[in-house]
Amino acid sequence: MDTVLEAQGLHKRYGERVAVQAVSLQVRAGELVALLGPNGAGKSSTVGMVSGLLRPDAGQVRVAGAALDQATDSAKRRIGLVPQEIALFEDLSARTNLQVLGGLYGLDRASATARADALLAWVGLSERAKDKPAHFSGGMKRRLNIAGALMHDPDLILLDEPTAGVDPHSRNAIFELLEQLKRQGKALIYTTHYMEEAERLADRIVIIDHGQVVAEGRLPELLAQLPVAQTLSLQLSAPPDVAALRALPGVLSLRCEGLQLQVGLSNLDLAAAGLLQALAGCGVQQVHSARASLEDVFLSLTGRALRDGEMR
Ligand SMILES: Nc1ncnc2c1ncn2[C@@H]1O[C@H](COP(=O)(O)OP(=O)(O)OP(=O)(O)O)[C@@H](O)[C@H]1O
Repeated sequence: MDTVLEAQGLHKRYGERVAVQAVSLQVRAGELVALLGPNGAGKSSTVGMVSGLLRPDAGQVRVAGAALDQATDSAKRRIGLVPQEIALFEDLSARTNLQVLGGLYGLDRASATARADALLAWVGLSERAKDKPAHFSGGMKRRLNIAGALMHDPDLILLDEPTAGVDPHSRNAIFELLEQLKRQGKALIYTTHYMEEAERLADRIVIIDHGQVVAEGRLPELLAQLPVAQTLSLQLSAPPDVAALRALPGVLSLRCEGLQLQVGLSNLDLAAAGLLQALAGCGVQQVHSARASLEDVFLSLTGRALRDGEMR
Protein backbone atom coordinates (compact mmCIF):
# COMPACT_ATOMS: atom_id res chain seq x y z
CA MET A 1 0.00 0.00 0.00
CA ASP A 2 1.16 3.56 -0.71
CA THR A 3 2.12 5.83 2.14
CA VAL A 4 -0.13 8.89 1.98
CA LEU A 5 0.95 10.64 5.19
CA GLU A 6 4.43 10.69 6.62
CA ALA A 7 4.84 12.93 9.67
CA GLN A 8 8.22 12.92 11.39
CA GLY A 9 9.20 14.24 14.80
CA LEU A 10 6.41 16.78 15.31
CA HIS A 11 6.78 19.16 18.24
CA LYS A 12 4.41 21.87 19.41
CA ARG A 13 4.43 24.08 22.46
CA TYR A 14 2.08 26.85 23.53
CA GLY A 15 4.19 29.19 25.64
CA GLU A 16 5.62 27.02 28.40
CA ARG A 17 3.20 24.15 27.77
CA VAL A 18 4.54 21.33 25.64
CA ALA A 19 1.54 19.95 23.75
CA VAL A 20 3.22 17.53 21.31
CA GLN A 21 6.65 15.94 21.55
CA ALA A 22 8.39 13.94 18.84
CA VAL A 23 5.21 12.50 17.33
CA SER A 24 5.69 10.56 14.10
CA LEU A 25 2.82 9.07 12.12
CA GLN A 26 2.45 7.14 8.90
CA VAL A 27 -0.83 6.38 7.19
CA ARG A 28 -1.25 4.34 4.04
CA ALA A 29 -3.96 4.39 1.39
CA GLY A 30 -6.97 2.40 2.57
CA GLU A 31 -5.88 2.56 6.20
CA LEU A 32 -7.57 4.14 9.21
CA VAL A 33 -5.23 5.09 12.03
CA ALA A 34 -6.84 5.98 15.35
CA LEU A 35 -5.10 8.56 17.49
CA LEU A 36 -6.29 7.54 20.94
CA GLY A 37 -5.67 9.50 24.11
CA PRO A 38 -7.36 11.34 26.96
CA ASN A 39 -8.50 14.96 26.74
CA GLY A 40 -5.53 17.26 26.41
CA ALA A 41 -3.17 14.51 25.22
CA GLY A 42 -2.23 16.47 22.10
CA LYS A 43 -4.46 14.86 19.49
CA SER A 44 -5.97 18.07 18.08
CA SER A 45 -2.58 19.77 18.03
CA THR A 46 -1.16 16.83 16.07
CA VAL A 47 -4.07 16.92 13.62
CA GLY A 48 -3.62 20.69 13.32
CA MET A 49 0.01 20.25 12.30
CA VAL A 50 -0.78 17.41 9.90
CA SER A 51 -3.50 19.52 8.27
CA GLY A 52 -1.19 22.49 7.81
CA LEU A 53 -3.34 24.76 10.00
CA LEU A 54 -0.85 24.76 12.85
CA ARG A 55 2.84 25.36 12.30
CA PRO A 56 5.02 22.76 14.04
CA ASP A 57 7.93 24.03 16.15
CA ALA A 58 9.89 21.12 14.72
CA GLY A 59 9.25 18.17 12.45
CA GLN A 60 8.00 17.55 8.95
CA VAL A 61 4.80 16.50 7.26
CA ARG A 62 4.69 14.92 3.80
CA VAL A 63 1.45 14.13 2.01
CA ALA A 64 1.67 11.78 -0.96
CA GLY A 65 5.39 12.52 -1.05
CA ALA A 66 5.07 16.33 -1.12
CA ALA A 67 6.20 18.45 1.83
CA LEU A 68 3.42 20.33 3.56
CA ASP A 69 4.86 23.76 3.14
CA GLN A 70 3.14 26.77 4.69
CA ALA A 71 3.89 28.78 1.58
CA THR A 72 2.42 26.42 -1.01
CA ASP A 73 -0.78 24.53 -0.82
CA SER A 74 -0.48 21.69 -3.33
CA ALA A 75 -0.07 19.14 -0.51
CA LYS A 76 -2.79 20.83 1.55
CA ARG A 77 -5.27 20.32 -1.26
CA ARG A 78 -4.91 16.56 -0.80
CA ILE A 79 -6.15 16.86 2.79
CA GLY A 80 -9.74 16.96 4.05
CA LEU A 81 -10.22 18.11 7.64
CA VAL A 82 -13.27 17.41 9.79
CA PRO A 83 -12.54 19.64 12.79
CA GLN A 84 -13.65 18.95 16.33
CA GLU A 85 -15.86 22.04 16.35
CA ILE A 86 -18.53 21.75 13.68
CA ALA A 87 -17.77 24.33 11.01
CA LEU A 88 -20.83 25.18 8.92
CA PHE A 89 -22.60 28.27 7.67
CA GLU A 90 -25.71 27.86 9.80
CA ASP A 91 -27.83 30.25 7.72
CA LEU A 92 -27.07 28.72 4.33
CA SER A 93 -28.76 25.55 3.10
CA ALA A 94 -26.91 22.25 3.33
CA ARG A 95 -26.36 22.25 -0.42
CA THR A 96 -25.14 25.87 -0.49
CA ASN A 97 -22.73 25.06 2.34
CA LEU A 98 -21.14 22.40 0.18
CA GLN A 99 -21.21 24.55 -2.96
CA VAL A 100 -19.39 27.34 -1.13
CA LEU A 101 -16.75 24.93 0.11
CA GLY A 102 -16.39 23.53 -3.41
CA GLY A 103 -15.85 27.06 -4.68
CA LEU A 104 -13.16 27.65 -2.05
CA TYR A 105 -11.39 24.55 -3.34
CA GLY A 106 -11.55 25.88 -6.89
CA LEU A 107 -14.38 23.76 -8.28
CA ASP A 108 -16.48 25.45 -10.95
CA ARG A 109 -20.18 25.96 -10.21
CA ALA A 110 -21.45 22.93 -12.13
CA SER A 111 -18.85 20.57 -10.67
CA ALA A 112 -19.45 21.92 -7.15
CA THR A 113 -23.19 21.38 -7.49
CA ALA A 114 -22.81 17.86 -8.87
CA ARG A 115 -20.33 16.95 -6.15
CA ALA A 116 -22.52 18.53 -3.43
CA ASP A 117 -25.55 16.52 -4.54
CA ALA A 118 -23.56 13.28 -4.73
CA LEU A 119 -22.13 13.83 -1.26
CA LEU A 120 -25.50 14.83 0.22
CA ALA A 121 -26.90 11.52 -1.08
CA TRP A 122 -23.88 9.64 0.26
CA VAL A 123 -24.28 11.04 3.80
CA GLY A 124 -28.07 10.51 3.70
CA LEU A 125 -29.07 14.19 3.59
CA SER A 126 -30.52 14.55 0.07
CA GLU A 127 -33.98 15.23 1.44
CA ARG A 128 -32.62 18.00 3.65
CA ALA A 129 -30.50 19.63 0.94
CA LYS A 130 -32.51 22.85 1.01
CA ASP A 131 -32.69 23.08 4.81
CA LYS A 132 -30.33 25.11 6.96
CA PRO A 133 -28.04 23.23 9.33
CA ALA A 134 -29.25 25.49 12.15
CA HIS A 135 -32.22 23.10 12.30
CA PHE A 136 -30.21 19.87 12.04
CA SER A 137 -29.46 17.36 14.80
CA GLY A 138 -25.86 16.96 16.00
CA GLY A 139 -25.48 13.82 13.91
CA MET A 140 -26.79 15.49 10.74
CA LYS A 141 -24.44 18.44 11.21
CA ARG A 142 -21.54 16.03 11.61
CA ARG A 143 -22.45 14.19 8.43
CA LEU A 144 -22.70 17.47 6.55
CA ASN A 145 -19.33 18.50 7.98
CA ILE A 146 -17.81 15.24 6.73
CA ALA A 147 -19.32 15.84 3.27
CA GLY A 148 -17.78 19.34 3.30
CA ALA A 149 -14.32 17.92 3.97
CA LEU A 150 -14.67 15.65 0.94
CA MET A 151 -15.76 18.23 -1.67
CA HIS A 152 -12.28 18.34 -3.22
CA ASP A 153 -11.86 14.53 -3.12
CA PRO A 154 -8.84 14.51 -0.78
CA ASP A 155 -6.51 11.52 -0.36
CA LEU A 156 -5.99 12.05 3.37
CA ILE A 157 -8.95 12.68 5.67
CA LEU A 158 -8.43 13.92 9.22
CA LEU A 159 -11.35 13.50 11.61
CA ASP A 160 -11.01 15.12 15.03
CA GLU A 161 -13.45 13.42 17.42
CA PRO A 162 -16.20 13.26 14.78
CA THR A 163 -18.71 11.51 17.04
CA ALA A 164 -18.80 14.20 19.73
CA GLY A 165 -22.46 15.14 20.32
CA VAL A 166 -23.74 12.46 17.97
CA ASP A 167 -26.53 9.96 18.77
CA PRO A 168 -25.80 6.20 18.44
CA HIS A 169 -27.70 5.87 15.16
CA SER A 170 -25.74 8.67 13.48
CA ARG A 171 -22.53 7.34 15.00
CA ASN A 172 -23.07 4.00 13.28
CA ALA A 173 -23.89 5.82 10.04
CA ILE A 174 -20.60 7.74 10.34
CA PHE A 175 -18.68 4.51 10.98
CA GLU A 176 -20.21 3.01 7.84
CA LEU A 177 -19.17 6.08 5.81
CA LEU A 178 -15.61 5.74 7.12
CA GLU A 179 -15.52 2.06 6.12
CA GLN A 180 -16.57 3.10 2.62
CA LEU A 181 -13.83 5.75 2.46
CA LYS A 182 -11.29 3.12 3.42
CA ARG A 183 -12.54 0.82 0.68
CA GLN A 184 -12.12 3.72 -1.76
CA GLY A 185 -8.43 3.79 -0.79
CA LYS A 186 -8.51 6.96 1.32
CA ALA A 187 -6.07 7.35 4.19
CA LEU A 188 -7.78 8.35 7.44
CA ILE A 189 -6.72 9.65 10.83
CA TYR A 190 -9.38 9.47 13.50
CA THR A 191 -8.86 11.02 16.92
CA THR A 192 -10.86 9.77 19.85
CA HIS A 193 -10.78 9.20 23.57
CA TYR A 194 -13.21 6.29 23.21
CA MET A 195 -11.30 3.04 23.13
CA GLU A 196 -14.38 1.22 21.74
CA GLU A 197 -14.23 3.42 18.63
CA ALA A 198 -10.52 2.76 18.16
CA GLU A 199 -11.05 -0.98 18.65
CA ARG A 200 -13.90 -1.07 16.17
CA LEU A 201 -12.59 1.16 13.40
CA ALA A 202 -8.84 1.26 13.38
CA ASP A 203 -6.40 -0.74 11.34
CA ARG A 204 -3.70 0.69 13.57
CA ILE A 205 -3.91 2.51 16.87
CA VAL A 206 -1.50 5.18 18.07
CA ILE A 207 -1.85 5.82 21.79
CA ILE A 208 -0.87 9.34 22.76
CA ASP A 209 -0.47 10.70 26.28
CA HIS A 210 1.07 13.96 27.50
CA GLY A 211 1.93 14.80 23.88
CA GLN A 212 3.92 11.64 23.26
CA VAL A 213 3.26 8.37 21.50
CA VAL A 214 3.31 5.73 24.22
CA ALA A 215 2.39 2.74 22.03
CA GLU A 216 1.27 1.93 18.53
CA GLY A 217 0.26 -1.10 16.55
CA ARG A 218 -2.63 -3.26 15.51
CA LEU A 219 -5.07 -4.11 18.29
CA PRO A 220 -3.83 -7.71 18.74
CA GLU A 221 -0.22 -6.44 18.90
CA LEU A 222 -1.11 -3.93 21.60
CA LEU A 223 -3.08 -6.50 23.59
CA ALA A 224 -0.21 -8.98 23.26
CA GLN A 225 1.97 -6.56 25.28
CA LEU A 226 -0.22 -7.25 28.30
CA PRO A 227 0.67 -10.24 30.45
CA VAL A 228 -3.00 -10.91 31.34
CA ALA A 229 -5.08 -11.63 28.24
CA GLN A 230 -8.24 -12.72 29.99
CA THR A 231 -9.75 -12.55 33.45
CA LEU A 232 -12.16 -15.20 34.71
CA SER A 233 -14.45 -14.44 37.65
CA LEU A 234 -16.06 -17.49 39.20
CA GLN A 235 -18.66 -17.99 41.89
CA LEU A 236 -18.03 -21.32 43.65
CA SER A 237 -19.98 -23.35 46.20
CA ALA A 238 -16.91 -24.96 47.83
CA PRO A 239 -13.47 -23.43 48.46
CA PRO A 240 -10.79 -24.14 45.81
CA ASP A 241 -7.24 -25.40 46.26
CA VAL A 242 -5.57 -22.04 45.74
CA ALA A 243 -2.02 -23.40 45.66
CA ALA A 244 -2.94 -25.95 42.96
CA LEU A 245 -4.64 -23.23 40.89
CA ARG A 246 -1.67 -20.90 41.16
CA ALA A 247 0.63 -23.64 39.88
CA LEU A 248 -1.36 -24.17 36.66
CA PRO A 249 0.24 -23.20 33.35
CA GLY A 250 -1.26 -19.97 31.99
CA VAL A 251 -2.42 -18.68 35.38
CA LEU A 252 -0.74 -15.36 36.11
CA SER A 253 -2.71 -13.97 39.01
CA LEU A 254 -5.29 -15.24 41.42
CA ARG A 255 -7.52 -13.66 44.00
CA CYS A 256 -9.82 -15.68 46.21
CA GLU A 257 -12.25 -14.07 48.63
CA GLY A 258 -14.47 -16.66 50.27
CA LEU A 259 -16.16 -18.43 47.37
CA GLN A 260 -15.40 -15.69 44.82
CA LEU A 261 -12.42 -16.45 42.63
CA GLN A 262 -10.74 -14.19 40.08
CA VAL A 263 -8.06 -15.65 37.84
CA GLY A 264 -5.86 -13.68 35.44
CA LEU A 265 -4.77 -15.80 32.48
CA SER A 266 -2.08 -15.36 29.89
CA ASN A 267 -3.81 -17.86 27.65
CA LEU A 268 -7.22 -19.45 28.19
CA ASP A 269 -6.51 -22.38 25.85
CA LEU A 270 -3.42 -23.25 27.85
CA ALA A 271 -5.14 -22.97 31.22
CA ALA A 272 -8.60 -24.41 30.45
CA ALA A 273 -8.00 -28.15 31.03
CA GLY A 274 -6.09 -27.59 34.29
CA LEU A 275 -8.70 -25.15 35.58
CA LEU A 276 -11.58 -27.52 34.87
CA GLN A 277 -9.76 -30.30 36.73
CA ALA A 278 -8.77 -28.13 39.69
CA LEU A 279 -12.27 -26.74 40.06
CA ALA A 280 -14.11 -30.05 39.51
CA GLY A 281 -15.13 -30.43 43.15
CA CYS A 282 -15.87 -26.74 43.79
CA GLY A 283 -19.37 -26.54 42.36
CA VAL A 284 -18.92 -23.68 39.89
CA GLN A 285 -22.12 -21.58 40.02
CA GLN A 286 -21.24 -18.75 37.65
CA VAL A 287 -18.44 -17.84 35.28
CA HIS A 288 -17.78 -14.42 33.81
CA SER A 289 -14.88 -13.86 31.45
CA ALA A 290 -13.48 -10.52 30.33
CA ARG A 291 -10.91 -10.12 27.65
CA ALA A 292 -8.18 -7.50 28.01
CA SER A 293 -9.00 -4.27 26.16
CA LEU A 294 -7.27 -1.11 25.03
CA GLU A 295 -8.30 0.38 28.36
CA ASP A 296 -6.02 -2.19 30.04
CA VAL A 297 -3.22 -1.33 27.62
CA PHE A 298 -3.54 2.37 28.47
CA LEU A 299 -3.67 1.60 32.18
CA SER A 300 -0.57 -0.58 32.05
CA LEU A 301 1.36 2.06 30.09
CA THR A 302 0.35 5.16 32.02
CA GLY A 303 -0.97 3.94 35.36
CA ARG A 304 -4.22 5.86 34.65
CA ALA A 305 -7.58 5.00 33.16
CA LEU A 306 -8.20 6.51 29.73
CA ARG A 307 -11.30 8.33 30.86
CA ASP A 308 -9.81 9.70 34.06
CA GLY A 309 -7.00 11.18 32.05
CA GLU A 310 -8.41 14.72 31.94
CA MET A 311 -5.44 17.05 31.93
CA ARG A 312 -6.88 20.48 31.32
N1 LIG B 1 -4.15 27.39 21.56
C1 LIG B 1 -3.67 26.85 22.69
N2 LIG B 1 -3.04 27.63 23.61
C2 LIG B 1 -2.55 27.11 24.74
N3 LIG B 1 -2.60 25.80 25.07
C3 LIG B 1 -3.22 24.98 24.20
C4 LIG B 1 -3.79 25.46 22.97
N4 LIG B 1 -4.34 24.41 22.32
C5 LIG B 1 -4.12 23.32 23.09
N5 LIG B 1 -3.45 23.66 24.22
C6 LIG B 1 -3.00 22.74 25.28
O1 LIG B 1 -2.16 21.76 24.68
C7 LIG B 1 -2.42 20.47 25.20
C8 LIG B 1 -2.88 19.55 24.08
O2 LIG B 1 -4.16 19.97 23.63
P1 LIG B 1 -4.93 19.28 22.40
O3 LIG B 1 -6.19 20.04 22.18
O4 LIG B 1 -4.00 19.11 21.27
O5 LIG B 1 -5.26 17.84 23.03
P2 LIG B 1 -6.40 16.80 22.62
O6 LIG B 1 -5.82 15.46 22.90
O7 LIG B 1 -6.88 17.06 21.26
O8 LIG B 1 -7.53 17.11 23.67
P3 LIG B 1 -9.14 17.16 23.43
O9 LIG B 1 -9.55 15.76 23.23
O10 LIG B 1 -9.64 17.71 24.73
O11 LIG B 1 -9.34 18.06 22.28
C9 LIG B 1 -3.46 20.66 26.28
O12 LIG B 1 -2.79 20.77 27.51
C10 LIG B 1 -4.14 21.96 25.90
O13 LIG B 1 -4.64 22.62 27.05
